[in-house]
Amino acid sequence: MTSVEAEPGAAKSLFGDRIDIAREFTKALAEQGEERGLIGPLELPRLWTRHILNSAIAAPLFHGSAADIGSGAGLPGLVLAIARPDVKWTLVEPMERRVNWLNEQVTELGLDNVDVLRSRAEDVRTVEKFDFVTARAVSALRTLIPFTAPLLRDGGELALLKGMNAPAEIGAAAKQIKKYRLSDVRVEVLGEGVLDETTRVVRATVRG
Ligand SMILES: C[S@@+](CC[C@H](N)C(=O)[O-])C[C@H]1O[C@@H](n2cnc3c(N)ncnc32)[C@H](O)[C@@H]1O
Repeated sequence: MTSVEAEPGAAKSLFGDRIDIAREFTKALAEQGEERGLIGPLELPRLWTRHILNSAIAAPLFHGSAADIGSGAGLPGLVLAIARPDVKWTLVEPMERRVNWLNEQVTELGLDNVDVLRSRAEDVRTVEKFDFVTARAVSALRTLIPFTAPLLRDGGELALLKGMNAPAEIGAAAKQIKKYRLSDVRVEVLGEGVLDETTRVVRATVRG
């Protein structure tokens, strides 16, 4: 069973006075996630440390409006929306049962800074483009860029949560980086000295 008491210092600094909301979300996901096909059984013991805290560590990167593409169980988007109530979040997810889960959680947790959009990223048509787009465990960078970069305003930023092979993914995406006018492409390691496991974020800015 997952422990929402692990790494208490880091958790408190990431969520502040919203830590109880983060714990409530984690408990709901731990209780229902496997049955509803949201999270694999092997992930349950490390739900808090590997999934919740490793999503929340990116919270300081965002401001204004942000979209999470392929939000699934709410990682990282719902966790970031808990940690950053001052940011307007749009969670984009095509699968109905995952969208139902996300909508339920938004209501249960009383989050008023989240819209859930049932859509594939490439079909999203919003009036206003986003300041930030994030995604986690959706696809390799070279396939992710073509459906995330067009959702950004000029000067907007990608902040994509990636694994250890982030530098190699950047190398393999050279064509897409050029085509979608991404600049300042870099990998940032978050959580060093704070979390047991660090998080890698590929960041880039879109120039019109
Ligand atoms: C492996 S899951 C990852 C979910 C979550 N981001 C996480 O880290 O646990 C990939 C998610 O991306 C969604 N997805 C796949 N293709 C997509 C697309 N074209 N646009 C938006 N979401 C997509 C899937 O429905 C699924 O929920």
